[in-house]
Amino acid sequence: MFADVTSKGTQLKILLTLEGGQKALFKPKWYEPSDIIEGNVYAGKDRHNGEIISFHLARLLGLNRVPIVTRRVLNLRKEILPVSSDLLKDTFHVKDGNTCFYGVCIYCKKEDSICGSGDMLEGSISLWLPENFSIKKARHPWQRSYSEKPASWEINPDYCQVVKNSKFYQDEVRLLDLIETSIFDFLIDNGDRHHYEFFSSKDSKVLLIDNAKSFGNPFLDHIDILAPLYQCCRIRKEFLSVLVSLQNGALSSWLIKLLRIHKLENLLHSDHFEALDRRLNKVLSTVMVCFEEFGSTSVISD
Ligand SMILES: Nc1ncnc2c1ncn2[C@@H]1O[C@H](COP(=O)(O)OP(=O)(O)OP(=O)(O)O)[C@@H](O)[C@H]1O
Ligand SMILES: [Mn+2]
Repeated sequence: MFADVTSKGTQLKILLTLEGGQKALFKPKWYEPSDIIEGNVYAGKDRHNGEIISFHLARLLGLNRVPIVTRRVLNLRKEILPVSSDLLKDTFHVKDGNTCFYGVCIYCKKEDSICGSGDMLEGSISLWLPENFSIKKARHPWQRSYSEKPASWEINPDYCQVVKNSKFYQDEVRLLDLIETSIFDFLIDNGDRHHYEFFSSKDSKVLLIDNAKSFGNPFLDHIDILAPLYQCCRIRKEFLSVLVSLQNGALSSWLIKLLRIHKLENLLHSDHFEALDRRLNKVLSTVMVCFEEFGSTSVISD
């Protein structure tokens, strides 16, 4: 095994190369499931539990486009340090008897070290997609401005038309993918999908990579994450029927069943399970508003 930093992304992560050459991405646990993240929609550090739960939620919704993720507890001193690159190794230190490191990344600094409990550190681990799959990255058209200045989609109610007019979105398939993505992101409360990935092949779906800025505050719903849905008023028929079948509490109860199989149900606080059901209702209400305005046949994509 080999452990290294990665220049991809801005958050602290470890890129592992396992025996046999398979890569995997480790994101450390910064929070307890009961922690509530205050601030703007992209505030705080990564939520390793959000990364894991999102994988299973996506499966439940039939959006099988998240690289496989699970929970792992690593022994930093015995498993990681001996196989670390110099860059990563140089950031290791001991604080109050716990093994800590801060890695190399935009937001990586010693004051922001992550520490194990002793040597043991929990995190999420994602299976790295095969290197021979060429992955492309695109700017999300509903990207946030990350500043005081509002983004175009925030001030232009006809923004969907602007997107549709651009060459890249002439074919509605990609746009329908982004609308599904926005519903997924609204459910998990991820307001940080600034870019998205897809395979270079022409018919590739939008991939759902990086779901860690999720499940921040279970008592808040950021309705603007749904802008692609309410500005375009289009949704795939099959996806809508999945959503309808999961209303009235079915979403959380099936998700809990699914998580139990993997002994992961304690990774998410009950307030977040309730938030999922509440947000699903809001998604369906939004679709209803679209129906009233445009008629169901114009809204539903067959
Ligand atoms: N499982 C994976 N397989 C292949 N590539 C991946 C995988 N996970 C992440 N990547 C690549 O690494 C990049 C960084 O990962 P990720 O977005 O999770 O990190 P991040 O630090 O949270 O990034 P950001 O700061 O941009 O949100 C992704 O944009 C993607 O290109
Ligand atoms: Mn991220």
